[in-house]
Amino acid sequence: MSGTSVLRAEGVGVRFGGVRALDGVGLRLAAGEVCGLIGPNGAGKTTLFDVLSGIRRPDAGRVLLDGAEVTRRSPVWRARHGMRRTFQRRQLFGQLTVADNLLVAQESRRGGADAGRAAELLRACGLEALSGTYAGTLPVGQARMVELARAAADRPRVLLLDEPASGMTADERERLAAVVRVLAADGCAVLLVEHNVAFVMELCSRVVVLDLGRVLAEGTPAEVRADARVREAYLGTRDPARTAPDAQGMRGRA
Ligand SMILES: Nc1ncnc2c1ncn2[C@@H]1O[C@H](COP(=O)(O)OP(=O)(O)OP(=O)(O)O)[C@@H](O)[C@H]1O
Repeated sequence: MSGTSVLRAEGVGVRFGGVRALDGVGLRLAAGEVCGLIGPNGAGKTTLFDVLSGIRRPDAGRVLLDGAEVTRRSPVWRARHGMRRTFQRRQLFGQLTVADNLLVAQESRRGGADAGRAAELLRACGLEALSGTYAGTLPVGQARMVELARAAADRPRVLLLDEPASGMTADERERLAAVVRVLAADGCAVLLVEHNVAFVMELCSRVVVLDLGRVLAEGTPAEVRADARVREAYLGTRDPARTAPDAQGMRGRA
């Protein structure tokens, strides 16, 4: 890939005592691309997200944003420079309305509130009718959609999404994919951890597979699907294109 990566990790290593959660991991993310990050439970996906977003400082390697090293920069600094992240565990302001969740996010970041952008995102995410609803009362799929809208509220340049489709219905997943495509078409670089492999293969133009803290494979969905090591380590003998397993079905190798 060329040197135009908006986000790059090089030789990233993280240890937890005797466990090598990440070992020499490299990753490049270009503006406007949607890249999937998959792998069995414990592969290191969340740890890599923590390193990329600045929550965890790696023991080895570095992270670059727009070609400049940011390894020691805080999550807040990275957020100010256009990086957003959602978490596996939902993190909404439950006592604020859906619309206020977006406006607060905009105000706390660059540029201040932008009601037009917020309304546009709520519409795209199918949340228009819920804009006055308290976020804490929403079912999981809609709450995840609000998190996406909030993360995208001030036009981030890099979006790290941690299991965004978990708990969503098929219709919600379809809408989620459509919104992610629009954000990418606007130039946002999207990295997506997701256990629903069929969803990843459909949405992403490139997929990185982690296993035991290392990059096991990387390529187009077709290349990754055909990779014998990936099938053995993660996909088992089932063909994800045909079986379209649900999120639960993709967890782990057991
Ligand atoms: N805070 C921690 N302390 C000790 N070990 C940890 C810690 N966080 C992660 N690990 C270990 O590091 C490895 C990678 O974990 P990580 O959560 O990054 O994997 P993952 O791919 O995100 O898994 P999952 O799909 O279950 O979310 C695992 O062996 C895990 O047990």
